[in-house]
Amino acid sequence: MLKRPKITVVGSGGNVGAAVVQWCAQKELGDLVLIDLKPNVAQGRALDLAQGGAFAGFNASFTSTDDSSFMQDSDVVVITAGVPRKPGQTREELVGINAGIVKTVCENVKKYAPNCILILVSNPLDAMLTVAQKVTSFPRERVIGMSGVLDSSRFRSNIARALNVHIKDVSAIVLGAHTDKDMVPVVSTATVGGVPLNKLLSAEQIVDVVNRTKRGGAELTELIGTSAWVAPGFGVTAMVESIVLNQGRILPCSVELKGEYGISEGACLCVPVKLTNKGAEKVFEIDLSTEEKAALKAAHTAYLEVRKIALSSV
Ligand SMILES: NC(=O)c1ccc[n+]([C@@H]2O[C@H](COP(=O)([O-])OP(=O)(O)OC[C@H]3O[C@@H](n4cnc5c(N)ncnc54)[C@H](O)[C@@H]3O)[C@@H](O)[C@H]2O)c1
Repeated sequence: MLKRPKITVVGSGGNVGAAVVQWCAQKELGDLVLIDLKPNVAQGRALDLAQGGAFAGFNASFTSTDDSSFMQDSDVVVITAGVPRKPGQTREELVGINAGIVKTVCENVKKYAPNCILILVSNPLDAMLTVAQKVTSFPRERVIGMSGVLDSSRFRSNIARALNVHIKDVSAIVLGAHTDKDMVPVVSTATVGGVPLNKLLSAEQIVDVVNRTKRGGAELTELIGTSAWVAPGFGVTAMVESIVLNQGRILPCSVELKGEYGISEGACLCVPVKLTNKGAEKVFEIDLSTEEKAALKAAHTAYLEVRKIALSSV
């Protein structure tokens, strides 16, 4: 008999986890397991969502618990467990506390779902990926970070707003580190309806769009008082969908680099990858401008600093 994909979200009592569960349920991507230290909250999120199914038109199956063994044999595990940043905080400042949380969760992933594809969301994202790899020993294809999907979505949205055009026609990606300072919005390949971005916006306008993108998460945190969850939830769901439906979408995701872009040392940064039911099946190297190459190098240096702290805390 054909089996529905089993998708576990650890941290699903929280904002991002609940958003992931919501969009995955709406798309009927599989059977959903909600795990959180606060099982009542996860249960409440599941109940609330199940009660919306009648009008939203989905009939998803939920299990909510604080018992990690319920992730047994999951096809995909999403980790959103961890503290979010507060206004004025950087993602990097969360490293000490979230490294410990990610380590604990990954020990359970290794024990109960050793063949799953793991999607990391907790921040600081790229360093958390390294912690997850170290704990699980999964190959790079199966440890993937959600960063570039969200940052690229923000980049596309800012371009669409600056030009007053439909976001669907905007093609633009963000690579590098998932930090305000070291993400790399790639201007050289950005187009709108096939027209290069630099034919549509002035140099000053492009700088403005790039800076707004880099500060996208911080801007939202200042406005809401905690980090965003709607767009992150959409981003994770796009990745889960591409994996469980074997869509083969090429999306910017954080993965371990093995010499691509001249970066080795097991560094995890965001690059374009093909997402299939094997996980990050292929990593693509694209041509970058001189400035973008330098920015990617700086992202690597910044990542190494945070990784050092992350690994020393686990
Ligand atoms: N990668 C990205 O683009 C991106 C975007 C947004 C948020 N984030 C990050 O995602 C994480 C979650 O953000 P949020 O807004 O949902 O936070 P939140 O506080 O709303 O939710 C976090 C949840 O994790 C749970 N939790 C903590 N430790 C756990 C453990 N050991 N096992 C199971 N559950 C545990 C908490 O009980 C809580 O319900 C944060 O680290 C945040 O910085 C990343």
